[in-house]
Amino acid sequence: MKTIDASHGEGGGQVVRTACALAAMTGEGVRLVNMRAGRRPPGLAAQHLTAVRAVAALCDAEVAGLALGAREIVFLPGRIKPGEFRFDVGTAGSVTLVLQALLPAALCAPGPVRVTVTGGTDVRATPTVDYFQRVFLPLLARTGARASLRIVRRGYYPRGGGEVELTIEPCGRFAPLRLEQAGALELIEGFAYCANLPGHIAARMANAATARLAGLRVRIDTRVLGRTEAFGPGGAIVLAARTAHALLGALAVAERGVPAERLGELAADELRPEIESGATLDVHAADQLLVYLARAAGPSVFLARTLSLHVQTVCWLLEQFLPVRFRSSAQGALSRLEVMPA
Ligand SMILES: Nc1ncnc2c1ncn2[C@@H]1O[C@H](COP(=O)(O)OP(=O)(O)OP(=O)(O)O)[C@@H](O)[C@H]1O
Repeated sequence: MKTIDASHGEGGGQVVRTACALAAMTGEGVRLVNMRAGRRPPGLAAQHLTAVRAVAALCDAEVAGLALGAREIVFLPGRIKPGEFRFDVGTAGSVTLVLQALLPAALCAPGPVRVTVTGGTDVRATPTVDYFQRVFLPLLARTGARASLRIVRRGYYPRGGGEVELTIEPCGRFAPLRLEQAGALELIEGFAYCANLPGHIAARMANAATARLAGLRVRIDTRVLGRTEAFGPGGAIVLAARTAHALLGALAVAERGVPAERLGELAADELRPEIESGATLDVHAADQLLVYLARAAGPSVFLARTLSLHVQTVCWLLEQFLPVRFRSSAQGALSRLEVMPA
């Protein structure tokens, strides 16, 4: 069993989620110490606890020390099994981060997995469900992984209560991604949504994003998503830029006191430098895809505006579990990362 100092690098929840996913995938037990040591409050919050429980249920793991606020756990995985699972974060903690923990292992199950997660669907500083569905999953599909997300109900702070259902097909080995250049910009799509707020909020977000990106001289196709049942007021906008070879995402989540127009502009201002830099993965997709690329059938490569601390930390963690090497270099103003599984 290995011991991982979960305060290394970025030192947040992602180290915990990824370490449990890797333990499940490799069958090797892990002791995680100093979990979220630098966060206030430190230790596991509801979202992290649910994520660990979800991976544990999927692989029949024994987990010692698992509790709210825990700073140390021991995770002893069993076999990954297919089937239907249901988890409830219990707060507005992000459902997609629970899926982030579960999905790498679920794709290694010997049969289909269907998982229902209840919690927050559009949470700041996390992938919103629309980013997950329209940016992350399509990128993951390029590795041959097949998973589809159904948004049953949206849920917002403080109650959460949103529900999503992820269906995952078994996947042999992941295909590598060779994202050497973005190529010409072809289309920008936008998806705006709001719940239990005046309907014009979503339209204003979408219109402001469109106006902000007009100078790029490309077709911009933004739309307001149909309303589903939702707990609490909230909303978000996701933008997805398609180039010949890349798909780049950006988002903004509604916040009390921030005008709808400003949210559309914030998302546009996130997306624009991704497009103009020539990146082939946006800064967030980069850290989210690494675990799959590290297990791919050959070397992968991508260009990112910057290798975030999340990326650097996940690379370090992957090296603790897998026979994989990483090589980073500068390509103009971009960072190029090669992922080389043994
Ligand atoms: N704007 C965004 N768009 C897409 N993904 C995002 C965005 N912001 C953050 N993420 C993703 O959300 C994840 C956040 O992980 P992180 O460990 O920081 O969160 P956490 O579990 O809430 O932990 P902590 O509270 O300890 O920081 C990362 O995978 C990151 O790429």
